[in-house]
Amino acid sequence: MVLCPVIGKLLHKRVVLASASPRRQEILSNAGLRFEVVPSRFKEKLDKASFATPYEYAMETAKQKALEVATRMHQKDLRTPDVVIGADTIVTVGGLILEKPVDKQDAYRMLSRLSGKEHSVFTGVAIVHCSSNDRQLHTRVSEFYEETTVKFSELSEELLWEYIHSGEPMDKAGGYGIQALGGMLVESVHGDFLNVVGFPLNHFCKQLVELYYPPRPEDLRQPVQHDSIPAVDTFEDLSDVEGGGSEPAQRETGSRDEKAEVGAAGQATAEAECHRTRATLPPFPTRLLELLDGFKLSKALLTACKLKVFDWLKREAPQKAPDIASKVDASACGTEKLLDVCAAMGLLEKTQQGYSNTETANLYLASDSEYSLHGFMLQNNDVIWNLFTYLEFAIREGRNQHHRVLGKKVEDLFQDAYYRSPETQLRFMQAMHGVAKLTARQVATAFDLSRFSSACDVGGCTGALARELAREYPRLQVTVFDLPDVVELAVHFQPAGPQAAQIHFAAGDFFRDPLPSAELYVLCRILHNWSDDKVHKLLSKVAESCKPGAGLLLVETLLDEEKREAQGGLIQSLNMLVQTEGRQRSRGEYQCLLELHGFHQVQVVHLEGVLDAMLATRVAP
Ligand SMILES: Cc1cn([C@@H]2O[C@H](COP(=O)(O)OP(=O)(O)OP(=O)(O)O)[C@@H](O)[C@H]2O)c(=O)[nH]c1=O
Repeated sequence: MVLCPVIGKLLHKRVVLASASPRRQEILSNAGLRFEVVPSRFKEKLDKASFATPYEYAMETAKQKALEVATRMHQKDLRTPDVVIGADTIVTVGGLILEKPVDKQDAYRMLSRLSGKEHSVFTGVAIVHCSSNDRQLHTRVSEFYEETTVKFSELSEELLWEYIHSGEPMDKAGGYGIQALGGMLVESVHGDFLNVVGFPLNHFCKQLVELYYPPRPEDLRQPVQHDSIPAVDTFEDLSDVEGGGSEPAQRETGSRDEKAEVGAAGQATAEAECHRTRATLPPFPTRLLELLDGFKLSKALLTACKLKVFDWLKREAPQKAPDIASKVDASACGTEKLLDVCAAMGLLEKTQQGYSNTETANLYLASDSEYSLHGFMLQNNDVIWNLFTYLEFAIREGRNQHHRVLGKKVEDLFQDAYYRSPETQLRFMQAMHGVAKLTARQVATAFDLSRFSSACDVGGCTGALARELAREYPRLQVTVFDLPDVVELAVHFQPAGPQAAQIHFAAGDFFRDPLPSAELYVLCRILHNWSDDKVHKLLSKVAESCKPGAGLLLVETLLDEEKREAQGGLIQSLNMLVQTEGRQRSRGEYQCLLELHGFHQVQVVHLEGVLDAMLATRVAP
């Protein structure tokens, strides 16, 4: 539902939010705006000293974020958006500008500065209208800012560190999130709350009114007192029955004072116009159609990986479609279409000279890159994709679908499905290796594990996490415990290095064989594969192997208790259904499981991306 009619002005336009902030996305989609999200690559490094005021800095940063996205999209043929929205939130205290903390110490410095004091939160917003003429991009920028003052209570050291360890401060200006745990630190707020969260929605609507309903001379003469966005209206088609055009006013925005006057008059015009417009059109289902197309985009990405397009382009670029087609042994017309979609998805750059990899493709999609996800892509293409084609059966039957894909009974998930041949096993291990490498550093550093001198990574596969643990804790000896076939192949994944002496592999089945002894057990993305019975079996084995004081590091994607919000976890839950015997669980469910098996003092840290890490201590039985 669209309460603010001026939002309707944007419904039929291609609107892009140039922001990775999930809060901004939520605020704007809750307001009924339909938009694509293209995070800006503009580095927030403007010289703060060169701005007379903090809000000028925030507005300029917002503008640069939006312009970077507009330019990038325009360069990618036919992708010029109509409107790009950029925003930047900063916190100011005692003349200092605070942005997102770079690490926990930085968060500590910021929050201790804010403790017991009042500070300002400024969000600068830029609305960039784009058009293209003779392949030239033309932009018109309208910008504004909003200020809110926030007062913090006195924060004790203990509360401060507990808050920092929750992980919440790290992606937030000033190191806090008023909308979540950080709300507990706040004594009072003066001004727009959503401005603190990251987007001043009210001011944004007023700005749109100024842009889309330029005042007529007679309106300017009427005294208009109230200071609100236009009256409530639902799904009104704001097509311009009586002139005015659907394009925004063709004037640059003036000073703040000028804008305020014109804005009030503009609102009156808007209300008048709302009463004049009568035709109704439901909002265009952009998001729905994007969801529908999602599987086609995934398949295009997976096919390009399978054909090793990104490997060829990493070796030599730019290259034209027919050259790549001959290298990947495919038709020129098909290859060109695939490459164009990859460019539209932001995986390739397309210029007159041909196609080249983007940084993302070089980093993650080429098979020889250090953090390559190529193996994971192949596992998705060759295995998971097929399983998902039977999603309907999985839902009806409540079980995985390997038997349908393989045409035979699958008793043992790993031996009969993933490890049924050396090729399928290697592909699975490569996939797990890529994913584990990507997240291993975060897992290894989520908690201070320095009190342990030995660890056992149960189901640790290629040893990617073991390696990071060894790097982080030089006196830690890590045993990777996995099936004999896995241990045999794992040696191929071991780079030489000083950590090699700290890592050992032990072969066995964690459901049947004794676990190697250790002070810390690690179960990283293991439990979600298994039914409740098997989870109990494994946890009781781990508990039996532990002395009091031993630790258990559990890493999973946690669902929220209501199973409503954690989209990554919910998709993973579906994934577990079609692929495994297990499911995702919530923090509460894991806490109960851990306590049932004698593990207490459970600490939880949310890691970047979708994973959560839990550390619990074994108490005396
Ligand atoms: C004070 C406060 C800030 N934030 C978030 O802090 C980020 C600011 O950083 P930014 O540079 O403006 O944005 P970003 O997250 O880097 O995204 P981008 O727009 O891509 O630069 C935004 O996320 C905001 O929500 C909250 O979620 N709650 C709060 O109480």
